[in-house]
Amino acid sequence: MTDLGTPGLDLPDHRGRTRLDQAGRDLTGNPDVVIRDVELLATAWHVLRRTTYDYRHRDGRWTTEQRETYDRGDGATILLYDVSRRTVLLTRQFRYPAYVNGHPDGMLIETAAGLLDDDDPAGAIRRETSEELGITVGELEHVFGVWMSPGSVTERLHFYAAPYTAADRTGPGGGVASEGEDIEPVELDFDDALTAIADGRIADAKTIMLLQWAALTGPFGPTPKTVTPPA
Ligand SMILES: Nc1nc2c(ncn2[C@@H]2O[C@H](COP(=O)(O)OP(=O)(O)O[C@H]3O[C@H](CO)[C@@H](O)[C@H](O)[C@@H]3O)[C@@H](O)[C@H]2O)c(=O)[nH]1
Ligand SMILES: [Mg+2]
Repeated sequence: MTDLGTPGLDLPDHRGRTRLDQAGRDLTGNPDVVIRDVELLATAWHVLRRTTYDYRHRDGRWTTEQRETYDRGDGATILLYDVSRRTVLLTRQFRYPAYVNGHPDGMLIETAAGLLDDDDPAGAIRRETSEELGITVGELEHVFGVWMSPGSVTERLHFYAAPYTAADRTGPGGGVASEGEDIEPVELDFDDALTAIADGRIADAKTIMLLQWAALTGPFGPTPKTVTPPA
């Protein structure tokens, strides 16, 4: 805060954002929730807020609650699969939050994923698939939209799946070097990927969800949907 104002509120923060304390103040969808106040606790790479609201319990009693929310926007992720070769194309990259919380080296195997930024979910996942895996995807299948950590993180993650072949490779992948990304494309046999869930080599929620979807009702399931490659 300065004499001239507060970055993220009435002054642009270092990412040009203002009015970050307005999110949620206009919520009216739930008659048992009345938003009272929104405080901006941190505006760094992403945004941390504390919201005070009145909440009517199931027995009719009203209490005042506070919840902190971490807002990094929404994201999208994709499982790329090749039914004929029975493979999936994943990423491997360093994830500091996992490293600091018990993962032995922080190198996580994941489906390609990224934040939407200013794109719609389908546009964002096409961009991320190209940046991270060097693959230009054709037809996309929307699988589900999920809140991954709804007690504290606002993010909704949009899940997609699409077939890939060697002919879809249009770039090197690897991520955006100027953003510090260093992403290794990893092709796994599908059955090995399922084994990797069981033995802990794959320990990322979105990746496990998409692999299990693929085994249950997706392309490797008992009645796989036929996906026609684009002409
Ligand atoms: N300097 C800096 N850079 C950051 C920070 N946080 C993220 N970045 C940069 O922003 C990039 C974001 O890359 P994306 O590909 O857009 O997102 P992601 O990290 O892969 O996130 C995806 O996966 C997450 C984990 O599963 C998901 O939570 C998220 O929804 C998204 O799908 C990172 O690679 C990194 O370069 C930060 O605190 N500081
Ligand atoms: Mg990413």
